[in-house]
Amino acid sequence: MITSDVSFVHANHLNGYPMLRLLQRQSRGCVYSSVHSFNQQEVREKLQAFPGGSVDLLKQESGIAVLTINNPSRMNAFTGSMMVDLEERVSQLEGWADGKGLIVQGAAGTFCSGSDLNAVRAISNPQDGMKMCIFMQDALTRLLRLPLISVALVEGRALGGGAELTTACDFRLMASGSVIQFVHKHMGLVPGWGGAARLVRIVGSQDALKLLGGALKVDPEVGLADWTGRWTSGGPPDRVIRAVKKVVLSGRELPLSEALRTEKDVFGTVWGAPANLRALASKSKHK
Ligand SMILES: CCCC(=O)SCCNC(=O)CCNC(=O)[C@H](O)C(C)(C)COP(=O)(O)OP(=O)(O)OC[C@H]1O[C@@H](n2cnc3c(N)ncnc32)[C@H](O)[C@@H]1OP(=O)(O)O
Repeated sequence: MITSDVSFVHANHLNGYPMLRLLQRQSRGCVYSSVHSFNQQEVREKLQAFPGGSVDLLKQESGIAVLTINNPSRMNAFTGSMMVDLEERVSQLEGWADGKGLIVQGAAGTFCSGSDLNAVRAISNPQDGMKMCIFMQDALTRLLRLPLISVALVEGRALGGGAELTTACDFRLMASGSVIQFVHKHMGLVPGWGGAARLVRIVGSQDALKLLGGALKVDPEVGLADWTGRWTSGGPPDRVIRAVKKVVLSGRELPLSEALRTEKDVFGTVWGAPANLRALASKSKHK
């Protein structure tokens, strides 16, 4: 049986893990592996049987990485090998100590048209579908938990799994004329890559019902798309950005008392640290 990864957090807490360490641990490695009988390697091999396209990662010196969904001849649909690529790129980002931001985009002027329907057809039995679903839930949960501030840059269409991918980022920026649409209903499906759970947390259950039940095109008024402000240029050092992400993540995923403890622990890592001391020194009026 598949249960929420939240139960994983609580089970470990009962065993006495400090929360900060737990969140750090949780943001690396497979979300399902220790609790569920999910063999990631076996699924990876199955998915590799559906090749085509790539997911490319460019880590820049600025600390901002760009992740590109690249399969233009199929409107950037996810083939099986691209799902494996995605998981590998997320692992690389988990190990990137100097990062502070991530832009997720599609190649050639469109975002992503979801699962490759050729692969979907070939694995349309429930067992294989569930395995693919767990694999993608794991990869996208870990993407959302990266200690980087992430933005889905949506140009053109983000459909089905492509719409789900946008919810695995902290923010969504939509170019004019672009579309985010959970078209699953038209395919006789519901989201399976964690997109429903994340959507409810972003827009609330009523708007999530409208977007999923009506397969509506996202109206910017609904609050799924955002304007991200100035976080990419200048601003505080990587370490502070990563700390910001950590307190927001704990606020979102942990019960209040545990989130407060995590916030205190993270606060302890930035208080009196070089960036804090530099900022204090620059406030000459308050010496
Ligand atoms: C849990 C995940 C669930 C899912 O993601 S289910 C998949 C949900 N996605 C969809 O249903 C989108 C299916 N595609 C479409 O509706 C249309 O192709 C789309 C994206 C609106 C674009 O329409 P048009 O601009 O008219 O272009 P087109 O249809 O000729 O497409 C250009 C080429 O791209 C291909 N393509 C687009 N989306 C694809 C997909 N998801 N899987 C496989 N191939 C796909 C399409 O077949 C066409 O290829 P070709 O030129 O005929 O060889």
